[in-house]
Amino acid sequence: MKAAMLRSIVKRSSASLVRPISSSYSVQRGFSSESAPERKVAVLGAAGGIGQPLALLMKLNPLVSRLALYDIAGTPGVAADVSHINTRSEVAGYMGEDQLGQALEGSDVVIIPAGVPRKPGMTRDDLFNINAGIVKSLCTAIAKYCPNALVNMISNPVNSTVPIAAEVFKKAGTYDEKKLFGVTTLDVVRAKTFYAGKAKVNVADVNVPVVGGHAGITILPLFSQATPKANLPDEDIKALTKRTQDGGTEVVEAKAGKGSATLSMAYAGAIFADACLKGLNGVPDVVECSFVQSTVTELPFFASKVRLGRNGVEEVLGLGPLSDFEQQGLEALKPELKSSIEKGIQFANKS
Ligand SMILES: NC(=O)C1=CN([C@@H]2O[C@H](COP(=O)(O)OP(=O)(O)OC[C@H]3O[C@@H](n4cnc5c(N)ncnc54)[C@H](O)[C@@H]3O)[C@@H](O)[C@H]2O)C=CC1
Ligand SMILES: O=C([O-])CC(=O)C(=O)O
Repeated sequence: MKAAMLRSIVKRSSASLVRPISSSYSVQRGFSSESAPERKVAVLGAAGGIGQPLALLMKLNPLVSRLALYDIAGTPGVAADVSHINTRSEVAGYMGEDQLGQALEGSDVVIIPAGVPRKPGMTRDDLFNINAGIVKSLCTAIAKYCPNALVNMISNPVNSTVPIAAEVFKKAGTYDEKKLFGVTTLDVVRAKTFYAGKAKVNVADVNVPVVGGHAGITILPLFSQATPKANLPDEDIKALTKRTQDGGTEVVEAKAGKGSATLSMAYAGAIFADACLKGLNGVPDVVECSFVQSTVTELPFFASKVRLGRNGVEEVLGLGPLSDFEQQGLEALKPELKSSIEKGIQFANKS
């Protein structure tokens, strides 16, 4: 696919949630925009199924000036490949733990898609035993080498890996709740796609908040707030909700043992990182859903709409009016989400 085409795809789809840039470093100026601030983005797990297409999409983002691609193996090839693309950022590959510090140093945004994916029959929580340790060690390095970076956590189970990251940062004395994000953008991407299909509206015009967490019933799309309004019957809303909640499993089953969503996740990760960069650069009204430290419910972490700014989270937005069906979904998800959060906190503090 031509770079220009991909660029326009990223630009168009983020436009529905994020106000188009009109400031001096507008993306309209393209890659050589010299007035855009210098921004370093690091991808940890960059040689993986998500990491590779995400590296490509971040290379196409004109807000990035340096792109650091880190993995335990395979990054020299990915970095060499991506570096030939004639866009703004300089690309460097880093491989193995002794190069992790260099990869992280000076980063404004760190995106973490490191860890194992699901196979059919597994839940995201089944990944905990392996991924919790990976996330813990990567976050320990982040606390040391780039404590001010915004962290975009993709590794599953997000409902636990975000609390793990928070505990690691607290222990290191670097925790800033405004800078830690669980990436739930793929749930929003799916909700928009499925809603547009059912409501027969233009997908580019659709907005749907998705709140809660990122696993099964903890994923709660708020179709009552979807725009454009479509007045779908209750059974359609139920089916759309279930499909959004099971979206990850749908892909895991279709891939039949070859992993989980990678391409749609890379797209979603690129949208969310772009929103973080826009916020850092002072673009107003950048709003995305994300799993963050929250007081929206009694749970310490919760996904909802978040306004992004120069320091990361500027404001965690409330849930807005919920339908009875959504209110029931909200109450039903709390015990599972609570226990996943506690599992993460306990892990980080015991080891
Ligand atoms: N938040 C979300 O919506 C989604 C999250 N995911 C999660 O993202 C994670 C990655 O998925 P895939 O890319 O498909 O897996 P993958 O197995 O294709 O790639 C993972 C990469 O992480 C690397 N890695 C392992 N340990 C590492 C370490 N200590 N430091 C740096 N890199 C390390 C591996 O070498 C590999 O290249 C999984 O946990 C998956 O469940 C997947 C889709 C959506
Ligand atoms: O389902 C999985 O394991 C990967 C994931 O989080 C998603 O696709 O939403």
